[in-house]
Amino acid sequence: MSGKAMKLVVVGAAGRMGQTLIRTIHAIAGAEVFAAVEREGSPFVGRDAGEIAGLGPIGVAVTDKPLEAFVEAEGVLDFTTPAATVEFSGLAAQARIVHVIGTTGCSEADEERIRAAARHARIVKSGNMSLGVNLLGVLAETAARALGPQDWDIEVLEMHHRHKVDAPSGTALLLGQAAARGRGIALAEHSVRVRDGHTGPRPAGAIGFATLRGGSVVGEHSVLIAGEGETVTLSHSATDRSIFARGAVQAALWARDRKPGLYSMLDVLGLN
Ligand SMILES: NC(=O)C1=CN([C@@H]2O[C@H](COP(=O)(O)OP(=O)(O)OC[C@H]3O[C@@H](n4cnc5c(N)ncnc54)[C@H](OP(=O)(O)O)[C@@H]3O)[C@@H](O)[C@H]2O)C=CC1
Ligand SMILES: O=C(O)C1=N[C@H](C(=O)O)C[C@H](O)C1
Repeated sequence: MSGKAMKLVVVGAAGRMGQTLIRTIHAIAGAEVFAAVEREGSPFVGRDAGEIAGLGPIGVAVTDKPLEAFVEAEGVLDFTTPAATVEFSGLAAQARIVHVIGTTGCSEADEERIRAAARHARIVKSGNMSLGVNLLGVLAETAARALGPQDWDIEVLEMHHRHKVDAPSGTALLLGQAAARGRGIALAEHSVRVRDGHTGPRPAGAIGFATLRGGSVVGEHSVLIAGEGETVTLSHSATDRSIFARGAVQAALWARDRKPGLYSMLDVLGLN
C-alpha cells in the first residue's frame, strides 16, 4: 500500500456528483484532486474545479483532454453518462488506472464494453456506492430467500429528484438483483418494470419496480415483501450525496493494489 495520496481524476466535474466528489476528495488525506474533466465545449473547461464545487480555488483547471489527465493519474471517479463512461473505460484501461464507475442506466452493450476494459483495468462499478444501500441489498437477499415466491411478492420502490434521466434507478436494479439472487432466479426473466391499464393479476415470483420523480430528492429506496396480512419493508434514505462520494473514494483506494478485474462495492465493503 502506497503512503502517498492517491492521484484521482474526477470526470463530469461540474455535475451534481462531480462537485460533491471534488469537495469530498479535498477533505480526505489519502487522496488528491489531480485533474478534473468535462466534455469538449463545456463552459466549465478552463475554470478552477474547486471554485465550481464551492471550495474556492484549488489550482486544478477543468480540462477536456481526459487521456492526458489519466496517463499521469492513479484513478478516475466517473459519475457521468453511459456513453461517456464506456469511452472513459477504454481510456482508463489504456492508462492502466483504477476506474470507479457510479454511472447508471448502462445498456447490456455498454456493460459488455466495460467488461472488456476490465481485462486490463481495475474497475469498481456499482449502482450505489453507499454502505447503507449495499447492506440493504444483503438484507433484501436474505429476506427474499426466507420468504418464498408462492406466498410473498417483492416490489422495489424508488424516488429521485426531477433531473434524473434513467429508470428504474441503478440502486433499484441492484436491490432487485439481490432479491433475485435470494430467490435463485434471473432478474431479467422475472422483472415487471411497467404496469399500465388492464394488467391482469400479478404473476407469482415477479419482482416489480415502481419509479417516482420529483423535487430535489437525493435517493429513496424500499424493498417491500408483501404476504397475506403482513408486509416486510426494508428502506434506505439518502439525504446527502457525500455518502456516494465517500464510497467512491474508498473504492478507488481499495482497488489501488488489486489485479485487473470488474469489482463491486460488495467486494470493497467485504459484504460479498
Ligand atoms: N452509483 C452511485 O452511487 C450514484 C450514481 N449516480 C449516477 O451518476 C450519474 C451522474 O449523476 P449526476 O451527477 O446527478 O448528473 P449530472 O448531470 O449532474 O452530472 C453529469 C456530468 O457529466 C458530464 N459529462 C457528460 N458527458 C461527459 C463527457 N463525455 N466528458 C466529460 N463530462 C461529461 C456532464 O456535463 P454536461 O452537463 O455538459 O453534459 C455533467 O457535468 C448518473 O448516472 C447517476 O444515476 C449518482 C449518484 C450516486
Ligand atoms: O441519479 C441519482 O441522483 C442517483 N443515482 C443512483 C441510482 O440510479 O440509483 C444512486 C442514487 O440513488 C442517486
